[in-house]
Amino acid sequence: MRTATNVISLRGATKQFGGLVAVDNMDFDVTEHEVKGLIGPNGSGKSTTLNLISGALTPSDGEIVLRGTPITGLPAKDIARLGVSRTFQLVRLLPSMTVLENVMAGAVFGHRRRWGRAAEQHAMAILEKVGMARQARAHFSQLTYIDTKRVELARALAGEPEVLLLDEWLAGLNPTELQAGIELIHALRDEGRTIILVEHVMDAIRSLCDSCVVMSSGKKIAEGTPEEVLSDPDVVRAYLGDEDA
Ligand SMILES: Nc1ncnc2c1ncn2[C@@H]1O[C@H](COP(=O)(O)OP(=O)(O)OP(=O)(O)O)[C@@H](O)[C@H]1O
Repeated sequence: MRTATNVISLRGATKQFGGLVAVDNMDFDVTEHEVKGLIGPNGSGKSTTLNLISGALTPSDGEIVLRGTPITGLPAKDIARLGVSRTFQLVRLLPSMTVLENVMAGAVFGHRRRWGRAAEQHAMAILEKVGMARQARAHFSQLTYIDTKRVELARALAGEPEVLLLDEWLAGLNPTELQAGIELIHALRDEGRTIILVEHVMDAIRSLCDSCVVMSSGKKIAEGTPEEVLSDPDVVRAYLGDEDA
């Protein structure tokens, strides 16, 4: 029997902010080609968990392993180089650069580095994939909201990451854009990419995720397929009173 290869593993990952334990002893594995959803009520520690994996924050305790290599506490740029790319809740693009230049920056500083012409050709191919090739020479200020999100996704993909972290990538989209956004992530899923996504849009969780980890007050309270976790009484209880319940 073939066993799935772990791309990312968290072992007892913990983050304290003063007296608050924002992430409390988290354990989970993400296997190759898996789309893993990280869900839970507001303030349950999802973004902090992504920040621990990407190196934006250093764990207070525990270990994070990328394909067998401990990455715990490494600087974010080193973790990106080793193969973890992410998008942010609030899009972070460089406004002085064109769409193409922003995506090229992802190719230059990512996992599989490319320079000059090779970076440009690769960036154009990724822009094509996310439906932004025609706006390659545009600046940030000229883009619609969903297009800024597409460009940020392209920047994250341009480094050819081993694992892609999406932090509420679908948040703020109108219903038509949401459909387009879900289709785009579906296409990445169909390419066999390994993805961890933090998301509040349950339709997206149901249609995109192989499995989900549910967090509440920093702790993992459930893990399984979207159907399993969303019918778990503990999960329903954790969400009660939350607008997404
Ligand atoms: N830099 C920080 N300093 C202090 N407390 C923080 C910091 N970042 C997050 N927190 C706190 O840690 C807890 C978890 O926050 P986090 O943003 O990870 O939750 P979340 O599940 O992503 O929430 P949301 O769904 O609202 O984005 C919250 O109580 C939050 O206020």
